[in-house]
Amino acid sequence: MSRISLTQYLVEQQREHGHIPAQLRLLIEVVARACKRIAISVNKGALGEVLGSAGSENVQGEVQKKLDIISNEVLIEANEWGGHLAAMASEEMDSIHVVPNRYPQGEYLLLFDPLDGSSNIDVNVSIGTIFSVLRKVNNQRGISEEDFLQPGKQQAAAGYCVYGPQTTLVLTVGRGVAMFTLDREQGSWVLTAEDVQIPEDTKEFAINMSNMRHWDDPVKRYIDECLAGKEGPRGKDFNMRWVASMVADVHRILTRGGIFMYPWDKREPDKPGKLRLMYEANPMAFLVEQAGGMATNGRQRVMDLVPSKLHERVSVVLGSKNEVQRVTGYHLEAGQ
Ligand SMILES: O=P(O)(O)OC[C@H]1O[C@](O)(COP(=O)(O)O)[C@@H](O)[C@@H]1O
Ligand SMILES: [Mg+2]
Ligand SMILES: [Mg+2]
Repeated sequence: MSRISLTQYLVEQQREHGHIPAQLRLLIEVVARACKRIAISVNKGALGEVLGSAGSENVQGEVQKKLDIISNEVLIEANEWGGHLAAMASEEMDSIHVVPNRYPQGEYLLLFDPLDGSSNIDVNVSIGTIFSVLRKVNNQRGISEEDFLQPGKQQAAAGYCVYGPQTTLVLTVGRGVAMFTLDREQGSWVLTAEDVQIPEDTKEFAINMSNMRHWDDPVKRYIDECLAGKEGPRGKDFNMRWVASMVADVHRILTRGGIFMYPWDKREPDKPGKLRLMYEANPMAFLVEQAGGMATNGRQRVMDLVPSKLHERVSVVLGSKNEVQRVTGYHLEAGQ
């Protein structure tokens, strides 16, 4: 079997199909290289200085793990001098990082959750890196945070790398979804799945059930109906999975279908949700839609939302189309 590398795949997307410009191809290659370096740190575990807390907090008041900071640095350092970017934004940084003048400037903006699933680092469960690429729209002035506040439908590319039993990079440039598995001996990303499709129906849901008492009625109704199984209105038994790393939960859904929800809840009513629109929801929504699935905040398509701030939070319902439609319908019926 002939093996297609990430580079070959991207060159084909650029030269033969004209789907992406050279600058975007090179940018994605730099991100993929950074993910390889992060994978090496992840794999060191207790043998390296990578486990445990860093003793600091990010802008969202979350305690940072050492690996959150290491991954953030790896991504900044790798991308800074690549010449494809104007600026970067990260879950772990208060404000945007403009590419310094001493480096060549590019026309793209890169956003990332450098390490997703931080609570799973020390317990050796799958974690990942999520990224999103936007174009710099305004070229008349210097770069500012405002340039990043674009709806997800304007993403030029998005993807994630999951550091699990296998290290897998999942990518979309707006022409379907492709998966690449890291061949550690060769040090290369090998194309292992193309035209990924999420089944429209599913019998598997992912939600943090411990928050049940705080949910809104439409979410409660949907989960209650799933739990009622064969004897209930759905007439079938459902299974539940919750890894607590969005990358791993979404990876399962891209692989075998399912629905993932992190809804608004009553604990902090002013907070739209736990997950971040720009670093988590948008890139995952782009991938899921490209694989034939659907992603909403319970009412609207995630990728239509216009962010008003960089670290904006959002409620997320994504995965198999018919289930996401059902949950969204329940919200709309309830007038919420
Ligand atoms: O702790 P909970 O409620 O299970 O939340 C898990 C969710 O939080 C996240 O870990 C947030 O990501 P970070 O680790 O990047 O903060 C998601 O990946 C995951 O879906
Ligand atoms: Mg995250
Ligand atoms: Mg994170």
